[in-house]
Amino acid sequence: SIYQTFSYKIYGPLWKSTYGPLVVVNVASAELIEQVLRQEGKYPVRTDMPHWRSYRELRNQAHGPLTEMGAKWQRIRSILNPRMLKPKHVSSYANTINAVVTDFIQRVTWLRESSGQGVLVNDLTGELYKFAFEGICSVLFESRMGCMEEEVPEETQKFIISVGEMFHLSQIVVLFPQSMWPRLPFWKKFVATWDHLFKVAEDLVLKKMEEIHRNVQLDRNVEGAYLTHLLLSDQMTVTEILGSMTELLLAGVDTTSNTISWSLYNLAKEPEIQEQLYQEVIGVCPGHKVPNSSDIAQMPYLKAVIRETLRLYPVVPGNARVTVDNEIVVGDHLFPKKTLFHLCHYAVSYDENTFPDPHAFQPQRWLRGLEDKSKQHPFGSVPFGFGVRACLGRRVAELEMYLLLSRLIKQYEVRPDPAGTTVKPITRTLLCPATPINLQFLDRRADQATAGASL
Ligand code: HEM
Repeated sequence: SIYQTFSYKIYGPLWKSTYGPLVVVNVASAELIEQVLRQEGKYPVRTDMPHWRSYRELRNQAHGPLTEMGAKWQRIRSILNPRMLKPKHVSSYANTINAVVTDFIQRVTWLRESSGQGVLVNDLTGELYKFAFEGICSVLFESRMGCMEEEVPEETQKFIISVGEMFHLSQIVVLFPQSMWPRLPFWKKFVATWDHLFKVAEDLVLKKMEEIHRNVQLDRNVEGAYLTHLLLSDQMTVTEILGSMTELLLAGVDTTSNTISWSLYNLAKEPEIQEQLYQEVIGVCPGHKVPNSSDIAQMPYLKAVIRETLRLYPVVPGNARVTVDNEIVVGDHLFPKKTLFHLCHYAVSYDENTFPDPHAFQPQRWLRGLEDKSKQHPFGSVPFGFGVRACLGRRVAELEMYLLLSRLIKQYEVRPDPAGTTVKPITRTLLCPATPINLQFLDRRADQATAGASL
């Protein structure tokens, strides 16, 4: 990401570079990014992901929405989209997610007591990772994984480690030509991490199938989780469902958890913004009321906080598009088919012409009715991507982030690490905190109780 900004300053908004065997055209202005994206065809492709696809071919597994291409990709999306993106379906997940949020808040209480001298939560990103995994599993499988327990189950812990290793090895594998992969010392490890990811998803799918089978035999109602719907609707084979579930799990954990970490990190540094958010939340949900989707709809500031977090820390800092079989014009240049474009979203998000005072955390940029907003280029910050290939989990991710953040801020005042550590972002495929984020969580109710007692 720093490389994006640096190169942009030297070469201007369009330059070529190489990454291993790949030639990449970097695009680093909102106007040019818009130009590339507006010319995308019916079946847009990010990259052909040969390393991820190779694994699936090796093991006879199905491709999911991340790795599939062409008409087959569109078919998968048309089956997966409705229950992931339609507001009516998404809002029905609020109760399920709220149950996980309740457990996370309890876990924060336990972490403060057990290892944080009563206030500190160490490695918040690691904790939020468990929350995001539990959250997405509860939506997809209507199963609880035990990540909010004091001891996280071994299989789950191994899944978490495998995702990290797979992303790490992916970056290395693609530096070599495909013909060399089977002979690379870390190829075996790469395959093993994927085996584990597929196995975790497979166990969950098989468990659900047995449950449905039992319920059908007992003549019980079997409506329910996302997976139940897919299994019952008969539009995909079990292997296809498994391919998609694995990719949804993979896409749905690091992204959400990193974004929540950054939003809390910034709120801790900006007490006034935090106070404004707190006032909005207690205004809409006073007392013990737990927010649902329609309450969230009345919290524009909460949404703006997440939106601004995604501008400053776009978890997907650079996205890609390959022109499949068409030439395209970008700026003054005509590019042949099969050109690989790298869209430098991170660099563009800090463009001061689009976002004045770009390094400042200013949620108000995203509030409606502000004059400033009309100046913002719609492609200045596109954290969930664009068009028919855009993020499949966007609405679910947003719901998870809104529910967790609003309820955490309602209960706790968040303050920076007393050790005063500054945390920088680093790109590990995704944009992650380079060092652990530790924050203080001050219980607002305890404060009120003490204030009451001292009167
Ligand atoms: C803060 C959270 C998230 C962010 C910022 C994010 C961002 C993105 C971005 C930028 C893309 C590429 C879009 C494009 O190429 O135009 C993407 C794709 C995708 N995301 Fe997300 N994502 C998030 C959460 C999730 C969650 C929770 C899930 C799963 C439930 C998910 C599933 C996917 C899938 C399956 C794709 C591939 C779609 C396709 O190629 O058709 N994402 N996401």
